[in-house]
Amino acid sequence: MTNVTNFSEETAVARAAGQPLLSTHDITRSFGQVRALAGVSLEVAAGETVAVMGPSGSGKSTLLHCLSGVLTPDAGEVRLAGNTLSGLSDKRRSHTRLTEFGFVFQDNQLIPELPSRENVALPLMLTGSGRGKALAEADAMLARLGIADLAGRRPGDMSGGQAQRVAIARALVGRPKVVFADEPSGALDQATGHEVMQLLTAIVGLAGASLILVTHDPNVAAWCSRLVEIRDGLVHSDRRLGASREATR
Ligand SMILES: Nc1ncnc2c1ncn2[C@@H]1O[C@H](COP(=O)(O)OP(=O)(O)OP(=O)(O)O)[C@@H](O)[C@H]1O
Repeated sequence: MTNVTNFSEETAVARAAGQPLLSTHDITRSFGQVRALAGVSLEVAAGETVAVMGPSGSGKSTLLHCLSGVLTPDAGEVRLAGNTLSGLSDKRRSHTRLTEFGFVFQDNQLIPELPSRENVALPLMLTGSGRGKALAEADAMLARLGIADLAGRRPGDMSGGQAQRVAIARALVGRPKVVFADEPSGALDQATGHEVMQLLTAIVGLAGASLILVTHDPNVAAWCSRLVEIRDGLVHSDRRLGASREATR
């Protein structure tokens, strides 16, 4: 079975040095006249779970995209384990995204034509793993999440909750340092959403990864140990969540 408890060497070094794993320093980002981020500085430690909340249009997605290297800031810097992320070429940033990060979206974004095990294996194949090895690791991850029975099912033949569990397997299969989640339970009913959040936070915790999660729902944010509130492109508040459910998982 895949050992998801192993940290990469860099993460372990960052953790030992008390360095943030992922950080932004005074990042700004505009779209035309719209200033989506107006100077955000944030530090996320290895293994930390951070919920990002804020009104619609406040800059949450733009922040998530800058942190994950999907977008580059206009000014300021994003660093991963002490190294610049925002300063990398597009090619190297894409490679870093594939090898160091996992993504969970509201609408799972699985490839409809592929069965679950191939969807889960895809990130590994994209970074050079052979098909057989990638499929074996996908099977192990599906088993780890208790959904081995879904291995042969295509997204259209599963419930929304099942497909989201497969999407979580895909996000974790490459042993990412950071998992980014954008409203991961937003398309699910409350009970299924609860189960999906339980699974996501448990597997992220076992993997020793950090979680950065954008949500409008305080009940979803409560699964994290820290809440960052964004308003008008700035950090409005940043606090520990005392009643984190991490303690009960
Ligand atoms: N690609 C884009 N082109 C033009 N404007 C954009 C683009 N992306 C974001 N914006 C603008 O930047 C601002 C911040 O958007 P962002 O999507 O980051 O907010 P958000 O807090 O995630 O919103 P929501 O909760 O509605 O998803 C908004 O005014 C938005 O219209």
